[in-house]
Amino acid sequence: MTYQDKLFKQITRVEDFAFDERVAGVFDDMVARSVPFYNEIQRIQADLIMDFLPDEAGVVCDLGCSTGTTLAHLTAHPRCPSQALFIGLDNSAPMLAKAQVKLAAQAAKGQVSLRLADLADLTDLPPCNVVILNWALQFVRPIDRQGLLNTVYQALRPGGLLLLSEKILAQDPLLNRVYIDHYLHFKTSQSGYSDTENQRKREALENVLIPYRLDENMALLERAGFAHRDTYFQWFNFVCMMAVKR
Ligand SMILES: Nc1ncnc2c1ncn2[C@@H]1O[C@H](C[S@+](CC[C@H]([NH3+])C(=O)[O-])CC(=O)[O-])[C@@H](O)[C@H]1O
Ligand SMILES: O=C(O)C(=O)Cc1ccccc1
Repeated sequence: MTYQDKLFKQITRVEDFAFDERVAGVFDDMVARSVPFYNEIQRIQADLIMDFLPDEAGVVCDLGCSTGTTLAHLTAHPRCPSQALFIGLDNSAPMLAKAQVKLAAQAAKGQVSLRLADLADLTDLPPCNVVILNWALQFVRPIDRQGLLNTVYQALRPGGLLLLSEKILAQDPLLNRVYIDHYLHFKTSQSGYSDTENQRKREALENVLIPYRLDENMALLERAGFAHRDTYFQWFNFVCMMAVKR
């Protein structure tokens, strides 16, 4: 098997992980090999999102859109309304450059727009029907997370959907170790990463990816105002949550 993501094979000095040119160049391979059931979750979400889009101009905002994979799934969905608009936000120019290539046709016809923005001080989300935060809130400084979710809540129309997918800490310290061990086993046995690569990436992510517990994420959603909140997918320390605005 030839893998694109060899970043942590090659480096010798571990630095803080960043979504830079090097990462953007291998990201689609990296994320599919590093997030368990990544592709399955994309499919589940696309079906779910279509239930929350009106036939006329619905709006979907993907926060931390990376290289546009989720937006590509949505615009290709057989039930995607022709008038729906898709907005991708990310603070990494290299990642958005990849998204621009991937979504060039959709952008050309005005279906997709991509915007460089920092989720940590996002104040101007347009009114929308769906907001997606897939594996992105965990990279936002904890002090800024409630403000972001409050902004999301205010932007959502009544009946609007938020999909929040996060790596989490287990409530129980012993089970947290079990989750981490199974995740590392997943990365070596299923994804072809070596123990050295996993250790180096873990060090690089240490101050960058800050996971909350599930109850802490749910409390953020409750404080933001979401009356309807639940999980719809979990694999050890990877959880998908949904919340609907009344
Ligand atoms: N403060 C910030 N402001 C804006 N963007 C940010 C910030 N911090 C991180 N990002 C962006 O959030 C994304 C996180 S990746 C999301 C995967 C995608 N959702 C997917 O479903 O394929 C998840 C992962 O790599 O595990 C990257 O594109 C960062 O540039
Ligand atoms: O948590 C980890 O160890 C990961 O590898 C998650 C991840 C996936 C893709 C980019 C950055 C972190």
